[in-house]
Amino acid sequence: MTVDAKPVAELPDPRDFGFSVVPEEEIPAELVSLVEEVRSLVDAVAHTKAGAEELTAAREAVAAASDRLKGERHGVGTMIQQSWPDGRVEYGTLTNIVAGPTNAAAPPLRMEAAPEGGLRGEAVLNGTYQGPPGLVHGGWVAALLDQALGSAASAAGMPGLTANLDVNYRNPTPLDAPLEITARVSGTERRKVFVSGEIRHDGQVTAEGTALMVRMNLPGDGGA
Ligand SMILES: CCCCCCCCCC(=O)SCCNC(=O)CCNC(=O)[C@H](O)C(C)(C)COP(=O)(O)OP(=O)(O)OC[C@H]1O[C@@H](n2cnc3c(N)ncnc32)[C@H](O)[C@@H]1OP(=O)(O)O
Repeated sequence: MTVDAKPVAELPDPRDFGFSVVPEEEIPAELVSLVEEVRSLVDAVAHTKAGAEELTAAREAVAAASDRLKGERHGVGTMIQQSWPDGRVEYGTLTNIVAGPTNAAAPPLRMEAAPEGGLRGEAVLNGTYQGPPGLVHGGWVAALLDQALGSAASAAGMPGLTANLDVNYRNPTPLDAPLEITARVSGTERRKVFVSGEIRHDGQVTAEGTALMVRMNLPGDGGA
């Protein structure tokens, strides 16, 4: 395989492309705490057996909370800038459905440099990610892999979009259990970045994914 994709020396700053960027350290601790509480709320609502009176009271409380938050908003497309201990700077969308730190619907998944190369992350998906009884929905298994594979390309200096994603479901992926997600770049060809990754539970592979990421066209790279 030709290895001629050009990693960018420095990831492009989304501000240069007109995006708003929020450095992660500027997200208020109170918002992080609120997001955690809402995750817990979504799970509680999904599984409750409460009666009509409790449900009505809860709905009113949630509606009141929602009203309190209807002020100024971050626009769609707002990016988050995350800095890693190894000095790597990463950009993602603030409300990314898999990894967005302010998205209560995200597990969330965070990927860090793995000692063996590539990236590694952990996530626990609760019962609101259920497909078959007790198991993570296959679409969410694919979403975890897509995010991890995209992050691996980005961390290698080649941020891009998924052109193709293949998932093999080897074993059931359990809910409410620690999952390990690993991903790495396996090859490059022009702007094509080939990535592979796995989800494991208790050391056993539950799903494997491979993807083709097409590196974004950057100013000055001639589109190669
Ligand atoms: C820190 C940040 C972490 C971010 C993680 C994010 C993870 C989430 C990732 C996603 O979910 S991305 C969202 C889902 N993907 C999309 O919405 C992409 C939709 N598709 C597109 O926008 C375009 O088709 C795409 C950008 C993928 C490619 O368009 P381009 O015009 O830039 O590329 P072009 O068509 O010139 O193709 C470049 C090369 O890729 C090849 N290619 C493109 N699409 C392909 C495909 N589908 N299958 C196979 N090969 C493909 C194409 O043949 C060519 O190969 P060669 O170099 O050999 O000529």
